[in-house]
Amino acid sequence: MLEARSLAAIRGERLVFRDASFLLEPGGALLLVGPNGAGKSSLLRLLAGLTPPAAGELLWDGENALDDPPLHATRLCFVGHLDAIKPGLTVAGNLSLPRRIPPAAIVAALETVDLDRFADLPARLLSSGQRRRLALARLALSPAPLWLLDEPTTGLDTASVWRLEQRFAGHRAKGGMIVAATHLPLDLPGTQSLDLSRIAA
Ligand SMILES: Nc1ncnc2c1ncn2[C@@H]1O[C@H](COP(=O)(O)OP(=O)(O)OP(=O)(O)O)[C@@H](O)[C@H]1O
Repeated sequence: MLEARSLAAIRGERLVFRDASFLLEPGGALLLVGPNGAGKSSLLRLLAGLTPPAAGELLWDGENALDDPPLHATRLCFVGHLDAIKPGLTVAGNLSLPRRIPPAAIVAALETVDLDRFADLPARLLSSGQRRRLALARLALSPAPLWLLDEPTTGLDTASVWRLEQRFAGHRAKGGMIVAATHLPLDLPGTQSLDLSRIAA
């Protein structure tokens, strides 16, 4: 269970939001919404333990989640809005980072985003939507219960959005949790949403 209690974020010198609170149970999903600059990416970074909160607490099963950053990192898979693709590596090679993964697992991960036929192509040749799909293929290789996703559907075609929604449903059915920042509608039944513009500082 992930619980945020009155989190606040400072970026640069500026307080971006304060009093961000939510409770996410296993199988739950939370959409972060709000206009550009409201702080959706900042909150995701904070939930990932990449930047410390200016105030408030983040709890995992009732314990301070950020006390042990390496442990917290094992709980989550973060797909940021910059896809972090290495253009000089092949599509398959990108999934072998930062650790070696068995080839069969890589093919299976690429199948989840319909990129398996491009496995040996240099990643620099992918379209922007295909690059996004490659970044999202990492979800299939991670056992982490918490998925943190920044604009996961940007640039995706309709079929890819549908496939991703199916994967979200499968992850939640196994007790996984999802926090996604988005400007686009996502079909996630029973989802909470947090409007960052309401808690902008
Ligand atoms: N590294 C940084 N240094 C200083 N300010 C930053 C930094 N990163 C973000 N900000 C500022 O923090 C605020 C929140 O940015 P953030 O990226 O979290 O918003 P967002 O809601 O995700 O926006 P968008 O919808 O455009 O992706 C913005 O005003 C932005 O200028």
